[in-house]
Amino acid sequence: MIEIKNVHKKYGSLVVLDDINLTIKEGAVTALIGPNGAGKSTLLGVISKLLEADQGTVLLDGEPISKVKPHNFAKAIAILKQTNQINVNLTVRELVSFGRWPHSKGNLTTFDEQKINEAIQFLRLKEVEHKNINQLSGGQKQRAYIAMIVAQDTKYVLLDEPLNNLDMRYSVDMMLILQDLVKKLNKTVMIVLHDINFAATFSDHIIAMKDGKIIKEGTPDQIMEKDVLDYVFDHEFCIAGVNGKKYFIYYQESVDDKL
Ligand SMILES: Nc1ncnc2c1ncn2[C@@H]1O[C@H](COP(=O)(O)OP(=O)(O)OP(=O)(O)O)[C@@H](O)[C@H]1O
Repeated sequence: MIEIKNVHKKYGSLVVLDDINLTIKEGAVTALIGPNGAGKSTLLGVISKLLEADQGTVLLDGEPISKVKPHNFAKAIAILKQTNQINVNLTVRELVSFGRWPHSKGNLTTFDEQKINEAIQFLRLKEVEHKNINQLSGGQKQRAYIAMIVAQDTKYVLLDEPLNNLDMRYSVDMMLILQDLVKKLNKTVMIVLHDINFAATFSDHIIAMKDGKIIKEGTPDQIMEKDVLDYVFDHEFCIAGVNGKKYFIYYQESVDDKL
């Protein structure tokens, strides 16, 4: 279990995380939503030990993460940030093999190879496994990086904006794969999403952040409320229901409406 207790973080005088208290829902896809600068990436950074909180603790199965040994931590929590995705001259299979590093330390066993194969299959990359990742489409490349994380075989998978640069079809595909990670491989997924309708459609739980605070968390139905979204995004939302689910629709008042 991951518990976040009284976490604060500042950059200079800017408060970026303001008394965050949270228990990550196990066996679920949790979406973190909120405007630019709300603190979403910083929160993922603190949970994954890429960043240190100024105050407060993150507990992994009851133990402060600062005390968890790096090799144990890397077997429990994996994070994929946009900035991880530098252009490297590797085949898909070589990239995915890196995910086994915390387990294999570079000496891949038969079991590691099996996990690499499973990750490649799971992300549907078999036909491109020997291709250089720079020759892949954006969507395939994104899947290759996620396959690396899947090969790491951690219980917790944290993803910072994995739908960036993906078209609608690849985005839906990616979200279905993340749902499968939960359903078929028993993972817990936490994902920063900018598209609220994707969060509403594909996540089990949504956390809405603004100005370093958690404004509200709950089911998509509880978060897709006009008053919640209007406040979080400082924008007038229009919420519509389709097949029993709530979605938001972009709309802009015309000048005539205002007169
Ligand atoms: N290394 C840093 N130094 C100073 N300020 C930073 C640093 N990293 C982030 N910030 C600031 O902290 C705030 C929160 O940033 P963060 O990236 O966590 O927000 P976010 O919700 O993920 O935003 P976005 O949706 O734009 O990715 C922003 O105001 C950002 O400018």
